[in-house]
Amino acid sequence: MNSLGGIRSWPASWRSTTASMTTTTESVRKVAQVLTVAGSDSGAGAGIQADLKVCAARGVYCASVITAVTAQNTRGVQSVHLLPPQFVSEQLKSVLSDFEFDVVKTGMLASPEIVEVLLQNLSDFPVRALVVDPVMVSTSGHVLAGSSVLSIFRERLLPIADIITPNVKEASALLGGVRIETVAEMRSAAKSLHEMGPRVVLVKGGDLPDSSDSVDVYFDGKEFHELRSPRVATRNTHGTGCTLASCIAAELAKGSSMLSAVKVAKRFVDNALNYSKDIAIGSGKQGPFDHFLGLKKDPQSYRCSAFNPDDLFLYAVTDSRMNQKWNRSIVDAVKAAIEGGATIIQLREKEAETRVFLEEAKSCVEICRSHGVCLLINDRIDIALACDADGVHVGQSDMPVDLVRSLLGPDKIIGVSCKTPEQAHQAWKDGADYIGSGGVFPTNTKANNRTIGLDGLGEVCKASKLPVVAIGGIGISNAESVMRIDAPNLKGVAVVSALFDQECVLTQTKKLHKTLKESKTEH
Ligand SMILES: Cc1ncc(COP(=O)(O)OP(=O)(O)O)c(N)n1
Ligand SMILES: Cc1ncsc1CCOP(=O)(O)O
Ligand SMILES: [Mg+2]
Repeated sequence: MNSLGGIRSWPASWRSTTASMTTTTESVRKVAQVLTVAGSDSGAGAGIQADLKVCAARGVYCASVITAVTAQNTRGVQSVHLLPPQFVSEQLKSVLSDFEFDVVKTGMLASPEIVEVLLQNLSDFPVRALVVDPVMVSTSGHVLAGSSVLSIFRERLLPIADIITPNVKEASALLGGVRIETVAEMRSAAKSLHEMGPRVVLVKGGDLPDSSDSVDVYFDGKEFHELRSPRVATRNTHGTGCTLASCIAAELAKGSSMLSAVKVAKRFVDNALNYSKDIAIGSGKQGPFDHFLGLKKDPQSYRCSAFNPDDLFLYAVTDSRMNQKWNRSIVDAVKAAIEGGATIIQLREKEAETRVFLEEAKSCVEICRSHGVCLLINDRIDIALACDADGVHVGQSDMPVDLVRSLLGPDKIIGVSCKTPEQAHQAWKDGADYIGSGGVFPTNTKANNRTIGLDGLGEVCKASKLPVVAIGGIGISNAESVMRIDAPNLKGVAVVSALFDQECVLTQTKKLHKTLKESKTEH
């Protein structure tokens, strides 16, 4: 902050420590921390609730001091209850004396007394940066902080802010009611507000009439930047202001420069608006949006249960060369395998072009989902993410399982190839769901692949807590010998040529399914 030692004086070493959240010698992880001082929105689209969600979505810890409680929904604000300044002060003291905040972000500060206690606490407990969102009127038009706060904002809060983020209405109010209806007027307002002392001014043009773009004007005292993005046509805009300011705070807390924090925050809001433009929450005019866009998918696409190891029973692995040879598409191959009784599918398309593979994978996801059969992608984490597959299968020279897990999240299936007990131990530690072990028998499908035999398969099974599927040279003639090995965690066989290097995939899958069923009842 200007007078309290703001981000301009961050030492370089502090920036990099925070930015990467590195591990210190005592193995203590420094986590970027934001404090939001704002009002509660019972509808959770804006205010404290939005701030907490944004920071969580951006990987930053956020503590909250509540200044007011609003009864609010998508129809508007029904009632506001200000908390006593003394109690706001107690909350501030409580967290400021304990945490090491990188950034304080303010939202609804509805009375001069509340601003006063904030200023007092910031002077008792200096923080590195202050983001001021001068909330005055809710998006539904309700006054959240009236003219009584204007003079303390202008004279004491703005001068210590590192950035202020008024919309055009708030900028106009702070400047005594000047007209702001064009980008040129926004620039001039930004300049006048900058003279009040904040290091940077961002005038948000979301409410500007007659503009197909959403234009925000950034001014740091020297340079102007017009930050433009296409306006998103949606009713779900409630909380955009709080979200933008909190996202700026979160990015600053991680060590970003101011301009890059603002650009990231604007992109975050645009993504969230786009992502949730047609969600329906509440019956009013202005709905909230989904802050966790990166984590969320179509709820229909969530697997409804955890990975079921019995799905490994008849594991069909596609092969582009075989499909070409028999003149069939991957989609037709997958359909036939499912119809024949395959219990899980893996797309192993080593030669496919990315764009073609992605389209085929999307079609296969649809087919598999409609049959309740999981679909995994071989090697290609990017394709799995892009088509929202149920998971991936990786080998020892592919991307490491722990990294795959961090990219795919907790609910995707990850299988890993293991030939040795050591690899099997590691697979468990790294968070794999199952092991593919082989080649059990010699195979022409995978070049230079060491055969481990039934003994090698048995050793991997014994060494692991994970379910195992056998692979390599397995077909109708030898599937029973595989299933006969004494290993309760051996759950099935994975096959390529026995199903797909065949004239009729459906017939061969049915036959193999029957053989496996019989071997199961016999043992
Ligand atoms: C079920 C199953 N098990 C093992 C493999 C082999 O994976 P990997 O070792 O990565 O070799 P490629 O398949 O990528 O050639 C598998 N695909 N599926
Ligand atoms: C991918 C793979 N990994 C180990 S063996 C193998 C190939 C299995 O193919 P097939 O079932 O045709 O022997
Ligand atoms: Mg691989």
